[in-house]
Amino acid sequence: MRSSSVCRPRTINNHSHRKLLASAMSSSPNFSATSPYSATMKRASKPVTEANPSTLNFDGSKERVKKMLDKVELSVSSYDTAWVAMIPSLNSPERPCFPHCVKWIMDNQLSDGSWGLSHQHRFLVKDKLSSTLACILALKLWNMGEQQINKGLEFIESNSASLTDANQHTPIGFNIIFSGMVEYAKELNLSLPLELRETGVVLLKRDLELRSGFDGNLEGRKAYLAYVSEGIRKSQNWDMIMKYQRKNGSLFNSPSTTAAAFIQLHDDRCFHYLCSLLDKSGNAVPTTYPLDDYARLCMVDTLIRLGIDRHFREEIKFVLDETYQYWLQGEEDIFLDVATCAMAFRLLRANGYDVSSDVLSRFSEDQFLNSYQGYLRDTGAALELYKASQMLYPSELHLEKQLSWTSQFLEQGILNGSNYVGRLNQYAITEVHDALKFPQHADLDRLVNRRSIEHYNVDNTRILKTSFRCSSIGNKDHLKLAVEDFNFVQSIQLEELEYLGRWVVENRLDKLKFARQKLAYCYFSAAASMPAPELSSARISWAKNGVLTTVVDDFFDVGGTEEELLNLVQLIEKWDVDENTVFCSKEVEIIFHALHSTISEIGNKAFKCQGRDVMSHVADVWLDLLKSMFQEAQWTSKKSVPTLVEYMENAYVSFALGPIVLPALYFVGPKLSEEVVSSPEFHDLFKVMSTCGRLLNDWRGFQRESNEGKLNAVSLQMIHDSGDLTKEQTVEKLKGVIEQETKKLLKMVLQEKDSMVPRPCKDMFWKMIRVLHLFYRKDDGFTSNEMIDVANAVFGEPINLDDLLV
Ligand SMILES: C=C1CC[C@@H]2C(C)(C)CCC[C@@]2(C)[C@@H]1CC/C(C)=C/COP(=O)(O)OP(=O)(O)O
Repeated sequence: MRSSSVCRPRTINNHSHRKLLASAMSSSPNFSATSPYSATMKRASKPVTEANPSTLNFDGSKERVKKMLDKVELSVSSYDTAWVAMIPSLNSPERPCFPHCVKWIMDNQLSDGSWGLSHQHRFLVKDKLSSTLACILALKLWNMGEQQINKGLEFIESNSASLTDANQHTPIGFNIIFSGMVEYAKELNLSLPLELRETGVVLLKRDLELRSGFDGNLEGRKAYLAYVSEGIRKSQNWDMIMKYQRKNGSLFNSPSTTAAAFIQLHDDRCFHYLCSLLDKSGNAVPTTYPLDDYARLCMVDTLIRLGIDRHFREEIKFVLDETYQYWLQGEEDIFLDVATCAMAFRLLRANGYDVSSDVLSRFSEDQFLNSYQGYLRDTGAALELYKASQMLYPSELHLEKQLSWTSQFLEQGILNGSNYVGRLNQYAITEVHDALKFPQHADLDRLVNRRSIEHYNVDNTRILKTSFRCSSIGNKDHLKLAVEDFNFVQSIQLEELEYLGRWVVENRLDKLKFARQKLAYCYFSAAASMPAPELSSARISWAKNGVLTTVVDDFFDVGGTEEELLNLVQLIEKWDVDENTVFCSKEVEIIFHALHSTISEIGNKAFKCQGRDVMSHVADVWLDLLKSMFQEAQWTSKKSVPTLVEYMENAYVSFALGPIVLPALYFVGPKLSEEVVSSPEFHDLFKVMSTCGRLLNDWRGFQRESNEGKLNAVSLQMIHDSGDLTKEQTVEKLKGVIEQETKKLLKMVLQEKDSMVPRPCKDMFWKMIRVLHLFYRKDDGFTSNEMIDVANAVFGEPINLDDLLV
């Protein structure tokens, strides 16, 4: 595979990154444009280069990734192949049933005498010992490969210290299985070069494990002991373990358990599973099969998290369509595995498939703890449940409970050292940290992308009873594509930010001394939420309107007199102005011109994509905002106190999300008819989103606004409750409403039934909710400078692939 260089931003070096962000944050932007209006106005209003994603040179990675989605490739397992090789022929039990597996073992010993994955992790020596011993047993059983056996025994001898090394990763069931194999070796008259002390430790641990109680986890322990049956051998209750047989004939999709069961019971369906597996995989088997559903869902999830899913839309749709079919058919491979089931639920629900969360009610805390995964205290499974439970709709109480117990379980796991079944710990712990720190409703796509890229584990080794690799999980191609794409998108976004800086200056918005200069935040919220290059116009519209609403908000809050405010409202209402128009101040003139030109520009651009005139809608959205702000200013100046209901009816509009979100919807792709835009559904989406934003702002701004004598939902709620509740209780009450509204919006966005607003447009409402939760996470992040570091993840240094591969 040729390595390709990191795609650097086209125009801006690292130093300029910092300068650009700093100037966009500062109160007097230091952008390149000079004089306001006239000539330069034309340059600024020229849209930035529309990006063409196909100019990226992905160096064949894209094709390889597509293939991986189509075909899941699993590494072969010497350990499992050895157990299959140990099956005697039914007709002549002195010969192997699958001689080609024995031959495979003979041919696949590694140069150091061991069997197992090549290039293995240094903490997986126990795993190597286990695979090597299993292969030696298979050869000894059929009296073959004396030379290989001796070399294998040498490997065991020189690595036996690892058996007692606490730093070594312990494969699932290792103590039971290894001890069982040591006993089997004795029966085969094979003397193992192991010190008594070393085998003693393993045997002791095995005995403790077998004798220990089930600690309230009877079902989980039973399943675990059934899974490691090959290590229990004669003491196993073989008939009992057949209750775990799956429709495909296997036990736990595990070739080794299935082989061990077949040796004892000669069950036809076990035989059929093994034969059909060998038909597909040749002379050796993987350690778990099939893994397609899980692996493909993992890959879809990874592509989304890395921010490269837009290059694989068709393939992802195919995987999700198929998963949905399996979901409807009750497919075992989805429903019997907690992680697969939770991930399928999350990805299907997120992508508009109608899936009921009832399925997850099987994984209540009690049930989980009494399951196989619970017995192993499997962090990975709990993490998937935790992520799935964040997709909750209002009144899905079991998901709410699930969210609460899984987060506690994961936090405890971090404190006590998690057991991330199947994964090597250091990578997994970061994933749990990230998931707990960044709940999905307060996280933005681009932040997820950067974090996922920086924490991406290219080593795709996983471990069950033995280690394995899966081509679709943990892959350099994914990372390479993601880094190139991230830097490519960043270079486009930095150009857009520069362009917006010029636009601010040319519109003389920097001359309005009363106004907060928040271009970087406004653009950041757009860039981090909708990074796809083709959404440039949506980002620009969102950011410009964000800047303008901030200016107008400050004008109404502190900068303008009543006469000026009224003048501005009337001018926008009148719309057509000429050179004789009288502005009652320089400020009104600047604001009016900026609004007029921006609304006109957006209207003209939108006409091209929508094929109809939407200018008046955009102007109306602005007028609604101005009127609501005027109303608030009136309440303040007249010192009148509206009821909470009156306040909220106005305040959701005055929170200013109308001009930011609604015009941008015209640029995300689908046609939005007049009928859709004036539908109750459209209005509800806006109202729920804005109510949430308003309450978040009022909660976080309560102290400041009280000091300024401004009305606020918190103070009005306290008045409304006749002083029965303290400030803290009132805030708790409002937080409850915010949570509820957030869930409500998620449901409205995801549910396709009875919905006429196209999904890409509904997504924009959800994107804004995530921005709001992020900005108001600790305090009023929009007013404070707390968010600079967060913005840096998007606009700061590009990512260097080489740094990630060291
Ligand atoms: C309108 C705003 C500009 C865009 C901004 C982003 C960047 C999306 C981040 C979240 C906040 C926000 C939506 C921001 C909201 C600030 C704003 C003008 C609130 C209006 O309500 P008001 O009570 O007047 O607030 P304040 O007194 O100005 O704090």
